[in-house]
Amino acid sequence: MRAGGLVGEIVGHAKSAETRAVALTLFCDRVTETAAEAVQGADLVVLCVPVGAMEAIAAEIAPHLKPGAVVTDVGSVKQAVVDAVAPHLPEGVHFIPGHPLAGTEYSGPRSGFATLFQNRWWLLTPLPDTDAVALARLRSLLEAMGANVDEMDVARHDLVLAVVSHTPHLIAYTMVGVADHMRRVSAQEVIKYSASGFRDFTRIAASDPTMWRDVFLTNKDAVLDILGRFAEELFSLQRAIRMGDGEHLHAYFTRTREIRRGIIEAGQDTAVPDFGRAGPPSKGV
Ligand SMILES: NC(=O)c1ccc[n+]([C@@H]2O[C@H](COP(=O)([O-])OP(=O)(O)OC[C@H]3O[C@@H](n4cnc5c(N)ncnc54)[C@H](O)[C@@H]3O)[C@@H](O)[C@H]2O)c1
Ligand SMILES: O=C(O)C(=O)C[C@]1(C(=O)O)C=C[C@@H](O)C=C1
Repeated sequence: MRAGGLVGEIVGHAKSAETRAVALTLFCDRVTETAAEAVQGADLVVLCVPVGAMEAIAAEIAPHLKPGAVVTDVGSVKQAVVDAVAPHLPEGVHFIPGHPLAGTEYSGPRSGFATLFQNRWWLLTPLPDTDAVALARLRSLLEAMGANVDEMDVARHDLVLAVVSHTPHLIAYTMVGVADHMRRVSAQEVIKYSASGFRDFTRIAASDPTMWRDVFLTNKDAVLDILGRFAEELFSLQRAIRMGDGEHLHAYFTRTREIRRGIIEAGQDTAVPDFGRAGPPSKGV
């Protein structure tokens, strides 16, 4: 917002004085010691705390919100945030839950950068009574930041994110945990020979423990549903390996490769390598 000159004054609040000091040097015009002070007179309030901290913040800011203000959030789970925040907000304040599908394994004020949201999805999960004008204003601000905005039902969001983000994170955490427990493979070897697949897992598994604890505690049903399905698929592959069923494995991997190719063709992966004019290697590379 700062880089694009999209808003007037940016007022920030964070729990720690150190974070506030850094935010002031990087992107805030002003910081305040309490969240209540930060929201006074604000047209737009963006809640950027772990999902489990949303309720306390909502309760604190509620009496200080300006009538007509828009309150949104960036939490990775939406039903839990709606349940935590909506009951506290006064009549005349517009609550529009949101979730940018952009981020890294790093956290803290130094981890943000101006291009973070460019060409990334930003999902909004408006409620049945969400004001259309407030929604349109928020949408155009996010689009001006370079995001692609889509609207989605709250429950659908939580199920979709359990598939495309939450369960994959749990699997990465688990795989790194497995390597850690493998006494036969020394820690040194794991670090030294980390092939790129495992290296990507370790990056994901370095994500913030508080944030991810809250994601799993609050999107419990959807994650357990997807984990159940994951276990069934895993057992089918385990059985194919045990039985030497190469046909099953080949057919399975052919299907998953088509899914990846579909993602690339739809332009949904910005990290695709540029193979140059020769095009991608055709086979087996
Ligand atoms: N990191 C990502 O990849 C990513 C992407 C999309 C959405 N999100 C969501 O964004 C939110 C913030 O994540 P982040 O990565 O920006 O984390 P962050 O650690 O950079 O920022 C979180 C902030 O919340 C504050 N905080 C923590 N506990 C608090 C409490 N109990 N009361 C008041 N303040 C508290 C911290 O001081 C910190 O300033 C989370 O809800 C997360 O699910 C994160
Ligand atoms: O690349 C990463 O570090 C991320 O995992 C970011 C990621 C994701 O799953 O895509 C993580 C959680 C968020 O809610 C949104 C984005």
